[in-house]
Amino acid sequence: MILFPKFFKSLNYAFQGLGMLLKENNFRIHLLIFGFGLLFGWFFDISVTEWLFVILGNGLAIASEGFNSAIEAVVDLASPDFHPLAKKAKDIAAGSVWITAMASMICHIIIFLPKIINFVESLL
Ligand SMILES: Nc1ncnc2c1ncn2[C@@H]1O[C@H](COP(=O)(O)OP(=O)(O)OP(=O)(O)O)[C@@H](O)[C@H]1O
Repeated sequence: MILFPKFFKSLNYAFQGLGMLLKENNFRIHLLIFGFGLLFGWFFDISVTEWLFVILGNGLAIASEGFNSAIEAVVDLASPDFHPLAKKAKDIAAGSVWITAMASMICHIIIFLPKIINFVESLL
């Protein structure tokens, strides 16, 4: 049986989580980068495939930042004092965010760099 009230309750909690993430500095930076991706995509009139990479690349980086924040909260709860495993969990989570951010950045470079070069050359 599908319970729609339960689904909407979960959705409400998810939006509460998004509200918490919006207060975080790193999350805001990812959103800003996404904003630039959308702006550049519109300006250079990129193809559907290129839009998919811009949206998926940023979505992956933004979502991994969220997972990172969730892991940090759980680690702080479980281990408020210094512990090598707490350090390991936080550092690996942060490192994983960097992997997604770098992958997204490479996608953006592949898509936008040739277009930026063409645009600059057209101005000269
Ligand atoms: N309980 C702990 N035990 C061991 N090392 C920790 C612990 N808490 C934090 N650290 C170390 O300090 C680093 C920074 O932790 P912190 O919780 O300040 O996260 P942050 O990356 O600054 O994120 P934010 O500013 O969003 O909280 C971690 O990556 C980890 O190396």
